Amino acid sequence: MTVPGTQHLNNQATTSSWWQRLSWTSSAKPNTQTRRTAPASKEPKALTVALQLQRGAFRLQLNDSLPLQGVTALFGRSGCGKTTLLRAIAGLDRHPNATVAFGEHNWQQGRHFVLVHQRRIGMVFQESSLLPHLSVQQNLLYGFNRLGKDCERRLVPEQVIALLELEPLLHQQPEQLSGGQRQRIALGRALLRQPQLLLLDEPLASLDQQSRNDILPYLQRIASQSGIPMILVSHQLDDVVKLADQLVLMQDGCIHSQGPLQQQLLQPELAASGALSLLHAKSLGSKDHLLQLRIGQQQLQLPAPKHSQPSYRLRIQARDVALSSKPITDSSVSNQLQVRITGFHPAPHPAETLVQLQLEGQPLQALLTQQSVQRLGLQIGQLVYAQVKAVALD
Ligand SMILES: Nc1ncnc2c1ncn2[C@@H]1O[C@H](COP(=O)(O)OP(=O)(O)OP(=O)(O)O)[C@@H](O)[C@H]1O
Repeated sequence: MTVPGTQHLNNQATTSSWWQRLSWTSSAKPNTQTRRTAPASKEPKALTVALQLQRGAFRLQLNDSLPLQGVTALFGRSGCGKTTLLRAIAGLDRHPNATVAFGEHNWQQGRHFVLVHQRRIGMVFQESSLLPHLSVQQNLLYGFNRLGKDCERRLVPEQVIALLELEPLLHQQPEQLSGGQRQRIALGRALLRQPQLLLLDEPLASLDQQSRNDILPYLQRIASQSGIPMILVSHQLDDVVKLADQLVLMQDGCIHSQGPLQQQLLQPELAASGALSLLHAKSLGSKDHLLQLRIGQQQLQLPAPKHSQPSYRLRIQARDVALSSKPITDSSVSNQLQVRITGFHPAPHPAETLVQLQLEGQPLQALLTQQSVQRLGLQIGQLVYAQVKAVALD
C-alpha cells in the first residue's frame, strides 16, 4: 500500500523489507512476541540534565545523567516534578541556566537553546492532540511531510501503519475514534517524525482498563522493535513493570535513585504502590495446556498463554508469595521455589514486613505479617521455600 504524500519515498518499501529496516540490527523478521531492548551494539545515549527551579514551595534540583536504552520509566508521587523534567527535556519550557544534552546533541546550555521542533523527539501526552479537521492519515503524515530534506527517513508510513495496525482507521476522522485508537495515531505520528528519543507523558492515563490493555502491546512492540529510547512517565507501577527496562524514581524535585527495573522494584519507596517483583524466565514449552518455565535450576508452571515465546517476564505481587521453612507437599499451590532470605524491610502497614529473597540470582519479595516472620523464626541467610500463588506473564 502506498500512502498519499509519500510517493517521493522508496515505493518498493514492502512489508518484508520494512521489518528488516525497523529492527536495525536484525536481518530476519523478528518474533513480535519476543521482547528485545534497544540494539545491543548501540551504546546507550546518556541524557544529561542540570536544572534548578523554584515554584512556590516546590523546588526542582537536578544534576543527573540518565543512560537511556529501551524504556526508562520516570516514576514518583504526584507533584514530584516528572512533567516539569519531561517538558525541559523536550524544550517546551525554557528555564534559565539549565543544561540539557542528549548524547552528542547539546540542546540547551547558557544562551544556546535548540527549539522543540529541532530536537528530533517524538512526544505523546495524556490527551492526544490530533488535529480535528484532518483525517487519521493526514494526522499521521502531518509531521512526516514537513521533515527537512536532509532528515533521514528510517521509518516510513507503511512501517508505522503496519506496526500499530492503523490501516482500518486511515480514512476516519479523530472524533470517530476511541481514546485508545487516538493514542495509537498519536504514537504513529510521533514515530513518523523520525525521533531519536520518544517522550511519553502518561499516555495511558485517560484510558479505561480495556483500552490500556489494548494499547500496551503496541507500546511493547515499539519498545522492542524500534530501538528508539523512550522516557515514559506513568502513575501506574503495573504499566511501568510491563514496559520499562530502567526506572528513575523521583522524589520532591530530585532523582532519588535510578537503575535496572528489577533492582529498582526493591526500593522501599515503591512499596506504597504495591510491592512486586519482576523475574526473567525461559520457556521449556507447554504440556497439557501448562507452560513450563525455568529460572536457573528451578521450574514453575502456569496456564499456557495463547502465543508462546522463548522467554517471559513474570510479575509477582509480594502479597502473593508465602514462605515456609520446609517444602510443603499438601498444598494446592503448585509453584514452590527454594530461595534465600537477604533482608527485611518495613512495609506500608506496621503489622507487615517485606522479606527480600534471592531466587537463582534474581530478587523476589514476599509480604508477610511480622507475626509470621517471628513464628517461623526467619533470618537473613536462611534457605526457605516460596509458594507463589499468582503470576502475571508478559
Ligand atoms: N505552570 C505552573 N505554575 C506553577 N506551578 C506549577 C506549574 N506547573 C507545575 N507546577 C508545580 O510544580 C510541581 C511539579 O509539577 P509536575 O507537573 O512536574 O509534577 P508531576 O510529578 O508531573 O505530577 P503529576 O504526576 O501529578 O502529573 C507541582 O508542585 C506543581 O504544582
